[in-house]
Amino acid sequence: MPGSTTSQPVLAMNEVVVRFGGVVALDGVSLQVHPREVLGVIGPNGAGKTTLFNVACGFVRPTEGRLLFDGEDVTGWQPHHLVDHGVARSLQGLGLFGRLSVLDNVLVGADRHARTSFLGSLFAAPTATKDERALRDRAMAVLQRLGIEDHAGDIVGSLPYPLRKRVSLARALVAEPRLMLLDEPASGLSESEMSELGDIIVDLAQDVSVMLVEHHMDLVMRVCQRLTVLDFGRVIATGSPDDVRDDPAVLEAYLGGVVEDDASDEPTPGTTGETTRKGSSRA
Ligand SMILES: Nc1ncnc2c1ncn2[C@@H]1O[C@H](COP(=O)(O)OP(=O)(O)OP(=O)(O)O)[C@@H](O)[C@H]1O
Repeated sequence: MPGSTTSQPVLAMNEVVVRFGGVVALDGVSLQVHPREVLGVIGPNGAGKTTLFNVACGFVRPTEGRLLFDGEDVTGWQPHHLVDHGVARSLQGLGLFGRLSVLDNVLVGADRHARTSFLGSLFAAPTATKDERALRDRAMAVLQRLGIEDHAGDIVGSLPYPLRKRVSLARALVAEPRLMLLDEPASGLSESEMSELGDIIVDLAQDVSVMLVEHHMDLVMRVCQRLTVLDFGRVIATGSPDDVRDDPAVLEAYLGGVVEDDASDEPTPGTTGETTRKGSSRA
C-alpha cells in the first residue's frame, strides 16, 4: 500500500547531525521514506531542507548519525555510488547538456543498467548496437510517460524551462531508481505546470519512492502521504498533511517570527504558495 509505514524504509536517516563550523544545520534528524511513498520535507527558510537533501544525495556527509538505503548503511557514500544503487536525484540546477538532444540527455542517465554505456557506445563496441537499441526503447518509454516523446529529437538548450525540467526528471527515471529525490521541482513553474507536475509525481509513486523538498504547499499537500517538518535543523512534526497543517508547532514555526505589518500577508501551511519567514535570524 502506498505510504505504508510497516515495511522496511527505502531511505532512513537516523539521528543525523550536520555542522558547518559553528552552525548546526541538522540537529538529530530522523526520517523514513517507505516503498512507493511520497514524503514531503518542508520548513521555513534556513530550516535545513537543502542540507537534508544533500545528505540524502551523498553531497554532504553527516557529522553524526547514519544514512540507510534499503537497510544498508550508506553513510558517507559518494553520490555516484548512491546513484548506482538506485538513488536518483533531480536538482534545481538541471545539469543537462544544452547542445545534445532530449533523447541523448536521457540516455546519459541510463548508464546504471547498461552493459554498454551510452558514452562507451560512441566508440562502437561490438555489443553496442543491441544494448543501445534497448536503452533507446527504455528512454523513449520514459519520455512517453512524462509526455515529452514528441521532443525526443529537440536540442535541450532550445526548450523552455518547464520542458527542460521534465527532461531532467526523465534522465533520473531512465535509470529505474528505487528512490527519487526531488529538490524544489515546482520552482519556476506556473499553476497549471505545477498541477501537471503533481500528476507526474503521483504517477511515479506507483513504483518509485519519492522524497520531495518543496516550498509550494499546494503541491506538497496534494501529492505527499506524509510530511516531515523541519525548523532550526530539527524535526518538529511528522505526519499526514492534515495532521501537520493543524500542528501548533508547525504554525508557530511558520508564523512565529512574523512582523506585525506583514501578518495578514503571511501564508499558512496548506493554504497557499511559497512559504517565507520574516524577522527570524539564525545568527
Ligand atoms: N555550506 C554551509 N556553510 C555554512 N552554513 C551553512 C551551509 N549550508 C547551510 N548552512 C546553514 O545551515 C542552515 C540550514 O540551511 P539550509 O540551506 O539547509 O536550509 P533551507 O531550509 O534549505 O533554507 P531555504 O529554504 O532558505 O533554502 C542555515 O543556517 C544555513 O545558513
